[in-house]
Amino acid sequence: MSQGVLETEAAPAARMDLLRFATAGSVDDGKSTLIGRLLYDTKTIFADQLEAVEAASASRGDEYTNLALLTDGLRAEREQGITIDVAYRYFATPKRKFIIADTPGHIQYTRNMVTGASTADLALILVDARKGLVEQSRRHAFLTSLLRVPHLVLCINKMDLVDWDKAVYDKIADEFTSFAAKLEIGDLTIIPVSALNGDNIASRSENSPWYDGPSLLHHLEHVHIASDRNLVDVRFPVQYVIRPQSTTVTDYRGYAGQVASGVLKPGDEVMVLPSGMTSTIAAIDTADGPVDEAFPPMSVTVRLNDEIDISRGDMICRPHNAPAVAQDIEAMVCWMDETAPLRVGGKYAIKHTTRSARTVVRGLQYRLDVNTLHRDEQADALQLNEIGRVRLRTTVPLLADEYRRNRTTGGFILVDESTNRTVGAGMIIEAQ
Ligand SMILES: Nc1nc2c(ncn2[C@@H]2O[C@H](COP(=O)(O)OP(=O)(O)OP(=O)(O)O)[C@@H](O)[C@H]2O)c(=O)[nH]1
Repeated sequence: MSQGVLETEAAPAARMDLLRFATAGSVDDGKSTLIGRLLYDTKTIFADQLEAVEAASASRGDEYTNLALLTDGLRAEREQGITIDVAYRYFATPKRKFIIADTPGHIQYTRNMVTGASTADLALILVDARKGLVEQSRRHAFLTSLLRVPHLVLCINKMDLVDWDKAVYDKIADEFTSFAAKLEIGDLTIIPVSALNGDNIASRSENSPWYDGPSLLHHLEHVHIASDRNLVDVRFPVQYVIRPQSTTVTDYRGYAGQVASGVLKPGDEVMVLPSGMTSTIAAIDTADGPVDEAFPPMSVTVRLNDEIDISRGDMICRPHNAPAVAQDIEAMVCWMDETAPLRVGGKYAIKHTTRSARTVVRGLQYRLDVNTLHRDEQADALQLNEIGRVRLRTTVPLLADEYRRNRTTGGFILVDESTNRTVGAGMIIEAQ
């Protein structure tokens, strides 16, 4: 990494104040209660909502204010009239803003977790201390690693029901740590909590003197995410071309989009794909005026010093650091369609950054059992929620990176052209 890159890293870090996290747990592990507790302890819920929850808890004969009712109530509100796979909730503390991707429903579909976690900085997996790790905990951990979520937190919940027994915590923590070691999980934190009573949620609890780690909220506030962003590889997928208008006096021509990775500055030499033409950046404009640099996830308009033919779906990068221009794609695909499975020979629309193309499934190398990690090489289809390694051929080249290096330019979705439904989510392993 060059000195220049190190210098530019400081700027994004200073402005980074948003953490996206996804929650996962099996039924009744206490996910709703935990989210309700976070909202309550950070004073995100309004007095009238709290009164309604208190009244509802009392009428159910609950001994405590049932914070799960709050989460479920918000969920119901959002679900009205539409099928929603993932509900997003917001809260903030003086340190950071948070977006929680909460996957509702009693069955934790892989599809939902893939949707919720694909853009997450952190995944929070819950287990019930009495039950320990279950099949779903392993599946959630695997998906976290597949989706390259940089940080993972395991909350061992309901510690009050096992008398805050350190031995129970240690056993689950050891088991999970050795399972996680087989996966590529960058950063793992394990926290004993009682979501119901608020222990180790917003502050450290006296009930766990043997635990010397952070409370959940403290960890969420301080976990270091600035360096998770790829600031090395410049990738700017062009979303709109702003052309000179005959009705205006200026001949402004710019390329609008969101920076996927890397840092762009006026004066930088750039290359445009797929044409391979080069130019230099004349200026970078934003809604608030010109800026000296642009980095993810900024939305900007880039102007170049040369007139080059650029269209939506093209990519601005650096001459010596370019993505593959590829029509043959190897990828892990999670199938999300309940009506028909993925099969070899199937044709779909593919959406990759700002580029759309059509694709055919050339091969299915194996289907992966997400619980055992076993590879079934005899499989000839992927059903709903199944994951497999797939070979695709696209009609036009994609400007693609490996997902492990770049979650934006390495990810794609498959769309059924007749219904326009998203039927699959993919993570590129190799593009050529
Ligand atoms: N004793 C104790 N009970 C808890 C704790 N956390 C949750 N519970 C209880 O466990 C039950 C399930 O909690 P929920 O929050 O509804 O579980 P969930 O995982 O969100 O379930 P769904 O989202 O509906 O699938 C409720 O009765 C909670 O009150 C805890 O830390 N201690």
